[in-house]
Amino acid sequence: MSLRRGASRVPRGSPPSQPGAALAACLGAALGAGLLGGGRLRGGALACGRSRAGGPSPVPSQVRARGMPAEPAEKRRRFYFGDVFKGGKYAPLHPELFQASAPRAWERWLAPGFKDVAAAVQDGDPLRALREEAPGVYSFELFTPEFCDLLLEEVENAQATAREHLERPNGMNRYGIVLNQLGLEPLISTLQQEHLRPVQEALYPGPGTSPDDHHCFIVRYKAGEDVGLDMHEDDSDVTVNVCLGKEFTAATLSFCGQAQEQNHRKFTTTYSHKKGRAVVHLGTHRHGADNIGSGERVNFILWSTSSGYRGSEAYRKDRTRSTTASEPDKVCLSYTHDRDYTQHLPRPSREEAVARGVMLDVVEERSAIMQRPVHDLSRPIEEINTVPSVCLFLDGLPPQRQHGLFKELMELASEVHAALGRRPHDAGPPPLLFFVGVQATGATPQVRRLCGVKHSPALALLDVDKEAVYRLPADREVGPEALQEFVGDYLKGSLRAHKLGSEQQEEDPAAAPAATGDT
Ligand SMILES: O=C(O)CCC(=O)C(=O)O
Ligand SMILES: [Fe+2]
Repeated sequence: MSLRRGASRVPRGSPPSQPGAALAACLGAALGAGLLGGGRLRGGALACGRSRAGGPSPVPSQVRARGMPAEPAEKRRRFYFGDVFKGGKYAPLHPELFQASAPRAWERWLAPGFKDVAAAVQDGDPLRALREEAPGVYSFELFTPEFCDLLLEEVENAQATAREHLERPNGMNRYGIVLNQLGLEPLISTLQQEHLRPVQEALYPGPGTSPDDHHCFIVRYKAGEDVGLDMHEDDSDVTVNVCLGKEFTAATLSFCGQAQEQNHRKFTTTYSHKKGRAVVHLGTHRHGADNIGSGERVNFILWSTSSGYRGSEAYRKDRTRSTTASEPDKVCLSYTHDRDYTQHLPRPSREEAVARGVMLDVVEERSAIMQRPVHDLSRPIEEINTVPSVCLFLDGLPPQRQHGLFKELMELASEVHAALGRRPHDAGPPPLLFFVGVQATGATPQVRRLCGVKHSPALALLDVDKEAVYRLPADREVGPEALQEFVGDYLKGSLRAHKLGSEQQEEDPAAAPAATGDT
């Protein structure tokens, strides 16, 4: 039985603690390196890096309040990089690509097979003309070989003559360009609205419905540059990926499951790219590019987004990555995104990682968080759901008392990790985690409820996987000896387990009540 039922899990998306709260600031400053800001919660999925490499993400359009001063339409786009062609900084090789916003312009460039797809979609029977590669992954002919060559030539011309104006497409791929930035946004918008929209609406109601923005770019793989792409999900609602050429071996695309499903790290299929053929999938579908054998592969990628879907509850749910107890398939592991990667596969060298688009800043930040002996309970790391966790509740106590107990916990945690053989650069979580709650905010009240403790200070050990909680009796004073003994007894197996969520009974009527805010 899976023990990770929704109700008993600690949400990763819990709100952060109140900024500027005096105690948090004071403890954070006193005890170094941002402990209290450290329980990083990445909202939902970690998507394949957004737009400008290393730069800030554009503000999603739905975040902009109504009534703000009107902006030019293009600036309201989610992914806006400017337009090098319109800015007079690019002389096109094939000007027809830049004048192609009329609906009929695409007719000569769409593969004959796409007519069958459009007809099947219109008949309400899309699967008649599509190939289902795996659940949720479909392929179909989209571009003629002539269009693939035309676009390839334009991209190569742009890279040769306007390189300095063009940015990398996302935080992972280093060698492509953003077609919208080059000046092809009108061409792509027509393709999206006139031709692809009915297909994605038929295949993916919800995420595929009413696409109203896009990020369209080129990716390129060859020896000495990017050779493949680490497993990831896209910051799109629907992705259309078309191979433009050139000659290459291997360089396949492997798919696993949907981020929000328990099986998201189970392999489903490997797709072999074919020039002009599109493979289409949801942004939440975990996928990665397998290393190229020889030659060069260039692909056209269209990330469509729908502000209606992004504003919905379904979007938030779909973007919450599921944790799973089942053994992952190795091909589905992501060095960028999976904390447990090195428990299953050897750590790649820096060069290997870079050549597969690994976001090393993400990996380093995660590893730094893991090095902290004690984590913030108001913003817990997601491992609180999978690793037994000592939780010390200090909310409502005077700052001096909090300081003292927190320091004791830090010392104990460091000692325990050293005794358990944890080395400074181990990437995975230690076998026992330590958390402190200094304010009744964020996830702290929920963890209190799971632990069944109401007083402060209180000490408990939560094991979500086993649906168990261990508690220091409420009449026992929390101090250095109690901390040591409690953790020691747990490690010896001599503590009595209670059911997760059960309340601590009658042990200490005199215990001080904790600060409230936990209802
Ligand atoms: O190389 C490919 O075919 C996939 C690229 C990709 O997944 C991406 O750029 O997000
Ligand atoms: Fe992708």
